[in-house]
Amino acid sequence: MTPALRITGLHFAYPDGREALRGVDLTLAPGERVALLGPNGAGKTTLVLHLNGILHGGAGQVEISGMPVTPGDRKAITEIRRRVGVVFQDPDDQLFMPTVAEDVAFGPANLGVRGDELAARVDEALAAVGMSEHRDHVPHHLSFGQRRRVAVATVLAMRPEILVLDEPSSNLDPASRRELAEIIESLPVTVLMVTHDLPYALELCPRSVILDAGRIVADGPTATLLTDRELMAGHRLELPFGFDPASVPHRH
Ligand SMILES: Nc1ncnc2c1ncn2[C@@H]1O[C@H](COP(=O)(O)OP(=O)(O)OP(=O)(O)O)[C@@H](O)[C@H]1O
Repeated sequence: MTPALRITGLHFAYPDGREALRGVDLTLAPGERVALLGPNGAGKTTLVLHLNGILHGGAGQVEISGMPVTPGDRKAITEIRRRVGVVFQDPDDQLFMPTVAEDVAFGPANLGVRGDELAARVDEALAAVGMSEHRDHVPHHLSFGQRRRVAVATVLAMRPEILVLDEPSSNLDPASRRELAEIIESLPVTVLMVTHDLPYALELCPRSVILDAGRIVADGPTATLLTDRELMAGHRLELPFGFDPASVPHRH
């Protein structure tokens, strides 16, 4: 089966010479949910920005469902950006229209989707995140948790093949955090979740990858990695005080 994501030999240095990625290989099967873990400065954001061609120019290759990310080719990049939906940490970076429904329609409308098809996509995406009754509301009047859900819907309306979630649980209260977990769990897409919230990774992602200093240093079952004390300490990863990995309900 063609992998949803295949990264081979990815290297990248910023213009100031800082090497942020130093040979990353990563393959995700369709439908997998994988957490991308690692300390501050590990290269997680740099990696994510390569998935839809925002960053490029180093060595190596990224393929989304068999299609290479070729930054010079505008048509290819448009298709790649449809296939890879990135939900950034701050929902306010993604919401800028007068109503929730218009924000959700924006992406597919930009791709030329119109009429009933567009309306169906908006309905479907809002239903998927439990925000249908807020469709005519002003995004900036919603709570933070609701805005994050709408940000997820704006990406789902593009019918992506991979959903990339950057710190999805940050700034959410416990109920909103749990509700978002239920939503993520219900989505029939490949998910790559960047997070410092290790219990969330354990709850949602059967597999985790640890990135440190631009290299993947571990890749395996989340429960196995999080209970390997030496591995965790060696890469500045810490479970919350008193947290027992065995106590987490696994949504997989
Ligand atoms: N625009 C930039 N110019 C130069 N160096 C950068 C730039 N952005 C990031 N870096 C450097 O690249 C390395 C990787 O940063 P990156 O933001 O990808 O890490 P991260 O794992 O996402 O960290 P965090 O958990 O703090 O979000 C770091 O050393 C960082 O200082």
